[in-house]
Amino acid sequence: MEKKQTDVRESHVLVFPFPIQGHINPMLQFSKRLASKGLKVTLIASTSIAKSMQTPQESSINIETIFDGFQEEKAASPVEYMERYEATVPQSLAELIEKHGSTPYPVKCIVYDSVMPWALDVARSSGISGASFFTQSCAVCVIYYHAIQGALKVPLEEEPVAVVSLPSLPQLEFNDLPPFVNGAGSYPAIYELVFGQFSNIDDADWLFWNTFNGLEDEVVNWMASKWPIKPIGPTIPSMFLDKRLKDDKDYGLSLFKPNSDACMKWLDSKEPSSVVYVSFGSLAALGEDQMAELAWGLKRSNTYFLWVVRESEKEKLPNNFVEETIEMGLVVTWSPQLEVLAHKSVGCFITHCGWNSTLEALSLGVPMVAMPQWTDQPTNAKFITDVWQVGIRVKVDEKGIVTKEEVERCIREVMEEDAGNEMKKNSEKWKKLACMAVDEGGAPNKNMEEFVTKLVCSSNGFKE
Ligand SMILES: O=c1ccn([C@@H]2O[C@H](COP(=O)(O)OP(=O)(O)O[C@H]3O[C@H](CO)[C@@H](O)[C@H](O)[C@H]3O)[C@@H](O)[C@H]2O)c(=O)[nH]1
Repeated sequence: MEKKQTDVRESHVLVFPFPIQGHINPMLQFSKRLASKGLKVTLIASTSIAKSMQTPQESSINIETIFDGFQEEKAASPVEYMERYEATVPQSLAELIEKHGSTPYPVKCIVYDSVMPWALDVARSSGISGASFFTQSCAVCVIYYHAIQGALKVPLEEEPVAVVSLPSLPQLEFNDLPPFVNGAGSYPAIYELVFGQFSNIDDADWLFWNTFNGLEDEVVNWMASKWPIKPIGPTIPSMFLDKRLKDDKDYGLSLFKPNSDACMKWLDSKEPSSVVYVSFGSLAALGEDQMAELAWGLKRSNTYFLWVVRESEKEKLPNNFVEETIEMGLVVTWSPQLEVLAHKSVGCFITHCGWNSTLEALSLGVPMVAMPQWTDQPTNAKFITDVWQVGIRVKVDEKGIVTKEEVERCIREVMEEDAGNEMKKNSEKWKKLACMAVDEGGAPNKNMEEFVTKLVCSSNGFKE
């Protein structure tokens, strides 16, 4: 027994998320769960985010920063960022692995973000194993896979309304599909990331997925018939679910500074289920027109609202909106989202349907108004409304805008009508399933224990 403990601690794993909040959060949570099993875990950050990074004072994991081609300066475009990032990081990563080779904790495995499949090549050249970590739903990834394989014929025509039937998925209309299946549009760099995820999926030693049993079983089973995928979600801090890790109360590495006290004090002053929480995650940028419609829709709903408008988006708020709604709303630049969703005053979440926000709302039992923007979000919205039945989706007008009347209608439906109560009831079911999933007997725990055992027993972390 004594020997095994020592061995576990000697097994060192690097966890390497792509440097954006929606990828850092799930991989950081995964790191904490691995560390709780005794492994030494180092989370890798990179220089372009180092300045804005708020890190916890104490943590069960180490954080190390590697050079990604940027220090102070910003890239002119996402394409330029990715080019420099991908030209620089492989070497920085190899050097980090080599550095640890001469310590008592040589690295045995790197768990890399699935959008950086080239990290597996670095792992191989360094003689260690590689695990790919998927931060989006299985359903979305299956759709991308079918598009790559040609089973989903693209580009799709919007008119007449196409209904797509793919194995293990519900019927999907044009607007339910991730827009990237129709091409890169104005986001060639992100398109490459999304489709690149499958380039060497057959070669990875492990495939971890942020999903959980019961949520999208058919599609998970379909995936599992092709690859040995390991669901490990939902990656929500333990104190919001199973409460087995006592100090795990928040994600712990934020690229934004939350207005925590202001949010929580304000929520404390409100009645149960009386507040609409509005957030579009860390990347989405609404157009100015859309921002105005959303703002006036919130006002028309006559409901309390807590709205996250990131610093970079604030100038799009209509003039005088904050002053005019001071009695009913609080606008902040970043919130402690988990605490907000867990607060009894919150009765509805207007969300862009990022996968983390979706899993958080499901895990905390909050009904949603789905207002998807891009990438995986339309498909998540389809599942939120039709499969899990925990929300409604806004309708866009002929100009692609969600009007203030529509915003008001959706809020009222969730907050005031029977349909909203039904969604609330359904939400409770998913909340229970999420708790069960992360419990000691759940699949994520077993999958992580299997990973730890194999890692400890092998000299270099390869499956044997
Ligand atoms: O005020 C806020 C707003 C957000 N969050 C957190 O930030 C994360 C945001 O993640 P997510 O909801 O997934 O949104 P994005 O930041 O937009 O994430 C990107 O990455 C996700 C995972 O790949 C994708 O599903 C999204 O579509 C993509 O935009 C969540 O954990 C939130 O709890 C806060 O803590 N405070």
